[in-house]
Amino acid sequence: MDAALLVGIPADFRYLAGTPFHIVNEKYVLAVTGALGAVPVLIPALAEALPIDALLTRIDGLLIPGSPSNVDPARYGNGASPAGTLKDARRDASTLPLIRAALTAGVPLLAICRGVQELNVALGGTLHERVHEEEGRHDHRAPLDASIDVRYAPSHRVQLAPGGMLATALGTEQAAVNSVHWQAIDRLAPNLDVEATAEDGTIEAVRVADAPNFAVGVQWHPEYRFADDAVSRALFGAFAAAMRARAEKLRRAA
Ligand SMILES: N[C@@H](CCC(=O)NCCCC(=O)O)C(=O)O
Repeated sequence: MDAALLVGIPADFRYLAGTPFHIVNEKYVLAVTGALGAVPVLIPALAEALPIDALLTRIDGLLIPGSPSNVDPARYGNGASPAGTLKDARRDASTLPLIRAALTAGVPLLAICRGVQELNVALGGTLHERVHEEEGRHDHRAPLDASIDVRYAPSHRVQLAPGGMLATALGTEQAAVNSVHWQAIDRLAPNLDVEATAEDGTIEAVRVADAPNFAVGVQWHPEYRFADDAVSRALFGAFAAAMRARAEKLRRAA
């Protein structure tokens, strides 16, 4: 009987009514339990105090979730965000070193939306802060005044890189995906390979080329209604298989 996999989910740091909280959107928790069959372990945004090495020896994988907040542009050399932009310095200071350490340790990693943006920045890339204002780019935001089912409904197609890891794992070279983001990858980090693009050229999925294990980021939200979507199920299936294989290898070596 396989021991249950433990999957770390880094939290946002947020003040609610003036009180500090570490929070995770429930759909990521439900995807870890329902799509991965794993135990979610919420990782507080402790920044420099986060015991990264101790954590990585105890989890089988890392799911970096989305968030309405944005990576601080100072993290990739851009100027200050416009006033009122929601940022989360505690999350940035937690996830960026955590991502780099997880990749070095070979802990399987799936990064979603803000997570793929953090993956790119952690490895030396940059972001478009308002991709819908870039020449030739579409609007990748979701209608704010709509129901969650409308906001997370498939809204555009992506072309998966022919022969790429995702196209192979997902068994297709095209997919219809949802889109809930203002920002997107601008300059791709040196050792990231593009695994999917939108019709307007926006990078929609990447893989860490030299990672010793599964290390994928997607700009869309496979966690939303994953049970209804074959591509989401296949993506989570590939992530879970990588975690199980690594856990078994570590068990045999113990
Ligand atoms: N704020 C960034 C990242 C977008 C993102 O993660 N959206 C998801 C919102 C909430 C959720 O579903 O977790 C951007 O706008 O690009």
